[in-house]
Amino acid sequence: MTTTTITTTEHRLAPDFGDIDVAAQFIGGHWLQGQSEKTLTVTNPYDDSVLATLRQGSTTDLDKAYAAAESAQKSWAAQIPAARAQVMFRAAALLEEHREELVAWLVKESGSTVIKANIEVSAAAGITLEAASFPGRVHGRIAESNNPGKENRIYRRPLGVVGVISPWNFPLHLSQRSVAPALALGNAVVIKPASDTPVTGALLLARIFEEAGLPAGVLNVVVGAGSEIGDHFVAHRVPALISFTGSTPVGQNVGRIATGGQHLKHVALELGGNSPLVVLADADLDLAVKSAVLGSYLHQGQICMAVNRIIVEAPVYDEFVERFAAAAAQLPVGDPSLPETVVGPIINDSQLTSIAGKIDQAKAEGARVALEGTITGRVVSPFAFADVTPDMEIAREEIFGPLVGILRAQDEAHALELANDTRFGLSSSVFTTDVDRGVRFGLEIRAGMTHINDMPINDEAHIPFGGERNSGLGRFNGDWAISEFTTDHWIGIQR
Ligand SMILES: NC(=O)C1=CN([C@@H]2O[C@H](COP(=O)(O)OP(=O)(O)OC[C@H]3O[C@@H](n4cnc5c(N)ncnc54)[C@H](O)[C@@H]3O)[C@@H](O)[C@H]2O)C=CC1
Ligand SMILES: O=C(O)c1ccc(O)c(O)c1
Repeated sequence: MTTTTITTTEHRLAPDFGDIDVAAQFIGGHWLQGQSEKTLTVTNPYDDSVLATLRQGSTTDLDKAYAAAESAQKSWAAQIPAARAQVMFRAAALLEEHREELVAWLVKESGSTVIKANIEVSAAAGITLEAASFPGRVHGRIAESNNPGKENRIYRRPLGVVGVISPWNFPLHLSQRSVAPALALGNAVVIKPASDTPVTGALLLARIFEEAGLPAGVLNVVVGAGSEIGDHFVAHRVPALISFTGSTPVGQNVGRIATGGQHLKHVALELGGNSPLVVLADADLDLAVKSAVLGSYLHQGQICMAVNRIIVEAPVYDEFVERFAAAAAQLPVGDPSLPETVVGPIINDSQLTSIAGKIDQAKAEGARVALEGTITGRVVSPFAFADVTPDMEIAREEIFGPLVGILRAQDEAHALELANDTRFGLSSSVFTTDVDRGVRFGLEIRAGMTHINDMPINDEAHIPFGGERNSGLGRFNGDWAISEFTTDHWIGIQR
C-alpha cells in the first residue's frame, strides 16, 4: 500500500484540470484522453468562462474501464477491512484538506454558492468517514438446517463492480455517496459523471482516491455523454449494480435496461422529487417561513429534496404568503463566488429555458404572483406563486429552480390530501407546535423522508436517504448502503 503525504498547501488536486485538452478518463490507474470523436467544453454557468476542454470517452473506453474494474476488484475485496478503511480515512482527510480547492471548483463548475459548496464538501467527507466504518460492519450468519448433518452459512459479499451515474447538482457528494460505500465494501467502481460537472462529479474524486492509495483499477472514470455511452454503461456485462442518481425519466430508462437486457443487474435509483412543505394552523410561523425560504431557494432550488409546494392551512395562509415573499425577496442573489450569495446561477441554458417556461405557465394558469423575480443571464431571483391549485403544472411537475407554488388547505385532512397528490415521494416537511401531531401527519405522507419543523433538505450519513413512488428505489447511507452494495451467498455444508 503506497503511503502519500501532502507536504505543502500548494499541493493541488487538479493542477491540469484547468488546462485545455485535459486527460479526463481515469482507467486502470492511468489518466487518458477519451477516444470519442466528441469533445466537451466545461464552462462556468455564471460567466461562461471555459474551465477545461476534454475528449469524451467512447464505448471502447468504457469497456476498458469495466475490464480494469473487474480485474482489480478481487484483490481489493481480499484486503483486510482495516486496509480498506484506511483508504477511506485518508480520502476523508484529503477532502477536508482540499476543501478550499473543492469549493472553488464547485462554485465555478456547478454554479454552487460558497455556502452550498461547503455544505457539499462536508457531506462528501461525512459519507466517506461513514464508509470507513463499513468494512468492520459486514456480518454473515450461521443458521441451523432442517437437513440432518447440514450446516448453513450465509456470507455477506461485495457485489463485484458497481456502475455509478451521477447528476450535476451536488456532483461531488452525489458521486461520493455511492462511490465511497461501494469501495469500502470491497467493490470496484466505474463512474460516469454528468457532462456539466465532470471535474467535481468524478475527476477530483479520482485524484482524491489516487492520493489516498486506492489500488489502480479499483476506481475508474469515464467522462462521456449519457446519450453516447449511457445505454452501454448500463447494459454492460460487468456491473452487478447500477447506482443512478438523476431525473425520473432517465432513471426509469436505466431501470428498464438494467432489468430487461441480456445481463440482469441490480439498480439503485435516486430520482426526482416534488417535496411538500406543510404549514398547519398552529405552526410557529417564523420558523416555517425561514425553513420554507431556505428549503425553496438554496442552490437555486436545484436540489431533489427542495420545496416544490408549500401547503398552508387557511387560517394562516395570507399571513404566511406575505411573510414568505418578504423574506425571499431579501435573499442575496448573483455571483456565486461571493460568500454571502444564497441564490446563484442555473446550471445551463436548457434548465434555464425549462424554468422560464414553468414561470410563464404558472401565470398562464392563473397563479397569483406573490413574488416577481427577475432573470439576468442565468441568474433567476426567487419567484413565488400563491393561490396555486393542484392541477397547475407548478404543483404537478418537479421544478428544480428558484420558484415555488403556495397552496391553500381547508384543514389538516385537506393538507394531507394535497401533500400526497403527486407521483413523487422523496422528502417532505410539516410545521406544527404539536410534535406528536406532526409525526402522525408525517407518517401518512407517502414519502421516504419527512421532517417535523425543519426543511425537507436533510441528509445524514448514517440515516436512510431515499424515496418512494417515482422518486426511486432503494436507500443510501449507513446500514442501508451496506445492504445496497453487498449481497448474500448461502454456503450449505453437508457433513
Ligand atoms: N433523488 C436524488 O437523490 C436526486 C435526484 N436528482 C434529479 O436529477 C435531475 C437533475 O439532474 P440531471 O443530471 O439533469 O439528471 P439527468 O437525469 O438528465 O442526468 C443524470 C445522469 O444521467 C446521465 N444520463 C443521461 N442520459 C442517460 C442515459 N440514456 N443512460 C445513462 N445515463 C444517462 C447524465 O449524463 C447524468 O450523468 C432532477 O430531476 C433531480 O430531481 C438530482 C440529484 C439527486
Ligand atoms: O438529491 C439531491 O439534490 C441531494 C442533495 C444533497 C444531498 O446530501 C443529497 O443526499 C441529495
